[in-house]
Amino acid sequence: MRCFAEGLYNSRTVVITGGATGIGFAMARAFGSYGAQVVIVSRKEERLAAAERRLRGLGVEAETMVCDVRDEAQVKRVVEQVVDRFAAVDVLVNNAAANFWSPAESMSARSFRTVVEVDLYGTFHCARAVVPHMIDQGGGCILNVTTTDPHRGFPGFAHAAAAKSGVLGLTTTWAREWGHHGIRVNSIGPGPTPTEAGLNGMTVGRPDHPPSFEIQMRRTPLGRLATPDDTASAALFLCSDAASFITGVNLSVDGGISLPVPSGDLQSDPFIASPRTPQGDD
Ligand SMILES: CCCCCCCCC/C=C/C(=O)SCCNC(=O)CCNC(=O)[C@H](O)C(C)(C)COP(=O)(O)OP(=O)(O)OC[C@H]1O[C@@H](n2cnc3c(N)ncnc32)[C@H](O)[C@@H]1OP(=O)(O)O
Ligand SMILES: NC(=O)C1=CN([C@@H]2O[C@H](COP(=O)(O)OP(=O)(O)OC[C@H]3O[C@@H](n4cnc5c(N)ncnc54)[C@H](OP(=O)(O)O)[C@@H]3O)[C@@H](O)[C@H]2O)C=CC1
Repeated sequence: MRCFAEGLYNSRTVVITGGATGIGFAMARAFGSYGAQVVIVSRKEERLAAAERRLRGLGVEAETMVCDVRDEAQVKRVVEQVVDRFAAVDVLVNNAAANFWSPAESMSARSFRTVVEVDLYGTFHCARAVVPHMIDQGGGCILNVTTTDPHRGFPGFAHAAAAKSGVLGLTTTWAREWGHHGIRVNSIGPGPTPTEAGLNGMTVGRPDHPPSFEIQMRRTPLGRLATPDDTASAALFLCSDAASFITGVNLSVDGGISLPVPSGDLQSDPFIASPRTPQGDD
């Protein structure tokens, strides 16, 4: 589906963390297909190389850089390289994340820290490194990837819920702090999306009522799951000039799954009931 003007992102440099797989890859392909110079960064060189090949095969101008977003010094180096090479960073998409199911009462501090460091600190490091350049160039756009309605509570995902809620706090605060520099900061909240990582996050290790994407689909008013392209299309809009007066929002791309549910349905919702007891004890 080509909903936007051809060349919408011509001459724009778009940096996407975690852009070699899943939703990040769909965003890289989408921005690139509308003319952006795309730079994808993540830890695993082999994933980056495969993604670069695929993107170039589609005619996208893609570059890759190895970087662990938890490491502030690495992030700074990568941003300097991007600015040296392309003169500007017009759009930063903070998409890299870690997640796995883990009941709160047995979650180790290290597990909690791992997810918070990737999702929350990673977002902080990348924005912190990019923003001085955006200020110098007179503006830019930051898009943080959160999740649909992170304040709602996600049993089994306390680390990700804390991290993504923190990212929402960064989004609104940065929107206020950097607006007068012409920098817009928004976030986007995908609904359950059957990427490989999404499937693992939903299912691996859960002994009780395996929460399937099918359940999520049934609970979604629009009757299907999110696709990576759904989120990519919303990202194209939010980072474009069509959204030039939009800052500080979290746009859910979830087919309505985060809408309040009637109280009678609460016990059968695996994201509301406890993951250990299907009937829920809360
Ligand atoms: C609001 C949002 C709601 C979300 C609710 C919906 C969820 C489903 C939708 C999915 C949303 C997504 O975010 S999908 C995006 C997810 N993508 C990814 O996770 C891909 C990247 N993943 C990774 O890099 C790895 O899996 C990850 C572990 C996270 C990072 O690896 P590291 O090498 O840095 O860390 P490790 O040293 O291996 O592990 C650190 C600690 O974490 C524990 N740990 C690691 N994997 C574990 C696992 N599968 N199950 C239990 N525990 C695990 C280890 O035991 C360690 O604790 P100790 O034993 O105490 O030392
Ligand atoms: N799928 C879903 O159902 C949902 C997803 N989301 C969010 O959407 C985004 C994309 O998720 P999805 O595409 O499903 O998952 P993926 O696992 O495919 O994407 C995560 C990416 O992050 C990269 N990454 C992980 N850790 C680091 C790190 N320390 N430094 C740099 N890069 C890192 C990974 O690459 P590498 O291993 O090479 O580092 C990977 O490419 C995430 O922010 C996720 O939280 C939100 C709600 C639902």
